Amino acid sequence: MLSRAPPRSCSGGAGNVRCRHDAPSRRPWVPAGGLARGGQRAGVKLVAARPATRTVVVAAAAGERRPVGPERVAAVADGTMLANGSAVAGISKLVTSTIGKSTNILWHDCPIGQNERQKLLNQKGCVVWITGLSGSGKSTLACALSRELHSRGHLTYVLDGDNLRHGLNRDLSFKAEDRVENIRRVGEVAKLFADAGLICIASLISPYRSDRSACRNLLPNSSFIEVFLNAPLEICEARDPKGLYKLARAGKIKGKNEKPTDCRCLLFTRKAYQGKSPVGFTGIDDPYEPPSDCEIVIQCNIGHCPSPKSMADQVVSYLEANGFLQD
Ligand SMILES: Nc1ncnc2c1ncn2[C@@H]1O[C@H](COP(=O)(O)OS(=O)(=O)O)[C@@H](OP(=O)(O)O)[C@H]1O
Ligand SMILES: Nc1ncnc2c1ncn2[C@@H]1O[C@H](COP(=O)(O)OP(=O)(O)O)[C@@H](O)[C@H]1O
Repeated sequence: MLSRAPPRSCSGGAGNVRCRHDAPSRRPWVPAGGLARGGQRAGVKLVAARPATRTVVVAAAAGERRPVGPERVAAVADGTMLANGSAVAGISKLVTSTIGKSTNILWHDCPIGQNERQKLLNQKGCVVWITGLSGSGKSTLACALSRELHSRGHLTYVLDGDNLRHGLNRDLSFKAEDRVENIRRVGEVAKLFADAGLICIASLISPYRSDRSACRNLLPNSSFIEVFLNAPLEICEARDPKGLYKLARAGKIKGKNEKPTDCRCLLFTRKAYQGKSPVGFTGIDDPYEPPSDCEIVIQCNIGHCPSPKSMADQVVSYLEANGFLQD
């Protein structure tokens, strides 16, 4: 199967997407057979390479919020680009890419893809990304939503920040750069689950807008559904189910990078304490940037907070209305 340029080789937001590759560009990049697959790819165009820098603009999708995905573009070694994964006659050598620290890597494709899996599951793969302060009810909503969808015959999987820090992200602390990496990894995992056809429910504080936006940009338009659990700090702090707000107010989280005061609560690895960046507690002495344009806001006020079931119903209604609960 022909190698295709994977999305991680690309950078840039809506519009042009730049990809690097190792092969010299001797010929102009040309679209072959158009980019449309079943007419769905209209608006995507290939544009010329810049051989001098070997930086190649792969594709531009008008009006899209994310980089153009690998399914749309295939590259061959002499600098000819073609679409739909089909090769130009006589050109057989494949381009390898450098992605991050990986050199000489190719994208391998399988005949059973997201469409086939979605048909099997009778749903559309997507990511429901729940963001909010600690104690706002993210995990509660994630579980209620998962239960509700499961009872309707839909396959879901919950990625919970706390839980992932027990395994995949156990090497990360709560200093800013580790939170960024935490969200990046979960975004990538969520993308895989959505590609698998599942309704992936990610529940993390995810305090920085730019990180959530980067996760959104990993997914096709509209299949990243950001849910802001807008519970004010007063409510979260009053709940304080893990006693972390109390610790934070007592100054026992910030500046305790070197020596943990309470390892049972803080889930920090010993290594993380050797980091230089300060660790604060979100909402107290670490920032939380609320979404400005998310799909769903669940409002929780003092004296009135919707029940977990009604929060879940709000999300289910959105999924239903937007066609995610059928293929
Ligand atoms: N310093 C600090 N700041 C915020 N949260 C902290 C901290 N230390 C530990 N915890 C606990 O870790 C849970 C948040 O993990 P996340 O992976 O969702 O955080 S983040 O998105 O990387 O900011 C969070 O869980 P939830 O309460 O479920 O949100 C906390 O219980
Ligand atoms: N809608 C709700 N109404 C009342 N209490 C809630 C609601 N959602 C969550 N809670 C309670 O708030 C606390 C924090 O909820 P949790 O789901 O653990 O939040 P988070 O995952 O955001 O830290 C828990 O004790 C939970 O029972």
